[in-house]
Amino acid sequence: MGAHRRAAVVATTVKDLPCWRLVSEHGEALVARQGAQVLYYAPTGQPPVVWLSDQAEFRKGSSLRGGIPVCWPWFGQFARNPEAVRAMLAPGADAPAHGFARALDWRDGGPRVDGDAACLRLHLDLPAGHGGWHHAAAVTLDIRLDDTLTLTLSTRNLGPERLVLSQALHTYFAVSDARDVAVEGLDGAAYVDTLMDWTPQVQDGPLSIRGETDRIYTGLSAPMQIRDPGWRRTITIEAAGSRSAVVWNPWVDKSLRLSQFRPDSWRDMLCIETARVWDDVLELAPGAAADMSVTMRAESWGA
Ligand SMILES: O=P(O)(O)OC[C@H]1O[C@@H](O)[C@H](O)[C@@H](O)[C@@H]1O
Repeated sequence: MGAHRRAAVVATTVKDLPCWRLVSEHGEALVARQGAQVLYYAPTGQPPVVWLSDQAEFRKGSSLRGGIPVCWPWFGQFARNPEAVRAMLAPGADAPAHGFARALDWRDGGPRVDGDAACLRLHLDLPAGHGGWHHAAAVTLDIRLDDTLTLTLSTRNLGPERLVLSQALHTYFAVSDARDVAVEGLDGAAYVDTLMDWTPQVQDGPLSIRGETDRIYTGLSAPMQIRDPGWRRTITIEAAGSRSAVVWNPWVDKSLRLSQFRPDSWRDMLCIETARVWDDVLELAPGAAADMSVTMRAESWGA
């Protein structure tokens, strides 16, 4: 039984990708060096909290479908970013969706056990930027597994000019059925509906998934919750250093166009992405650094 399992971080390889398995008495997580992507997280005795597609391809150079891709230094379609973010990239340069960090190998900054927590730090060193993004920056992702899973993404501007970027910890949450869950903590929040021509809207009550959903919520300050009656549990999502979040479910038609995704996998997942996007992009003066973090905690409702 995992009840008194000592915390540990174990290096492993899954198909083409070097990974680490984080274990503790509270749960288990799998993290890939590529993209510093958390691939999976399950608390002891519970269904997964972080979902990974069973079609995920452990291939070098492309992000896996599921887990927690790190979107950096821009989120989503580059052309949809504010002008100040777009100005960071040379005209005509390759601009992959969700930025380049999710497909690069990060440097191992040391696995560590801290009491009952299993911890891993990964670095992305960009002394001269990457591709057409000519900016020096140091990026760190700290992953801590104890009775919660916490990710902290830190960016330091090492260059002589102001840095402006958008970013997200793009968490695919596992749910019993996306149609049955309620997302709480958004009531009254402003959002942009990217499927309704990016028009501004205001959330009324909890969010239920009733079709393809792709929204950017802004001005957030309270934790969000996924209430899941099928698995009789609540996942609490607490963000810091972020006031925006993206909620995404591809539903039926878009699922058919997604890579590494079964046609009906939209029922099994719901992305709630801790972000700095839209009117919440990150601006860093030369030498400055900023953290954005997310903590996820799953609580069963009991018998
Ligand atoms: O397929 P990708 O590049 O991983 O993106 C998945 C989704 O990521 C979400 O964050 C976006 O809001 C969606 O529009 C997008 O489809």
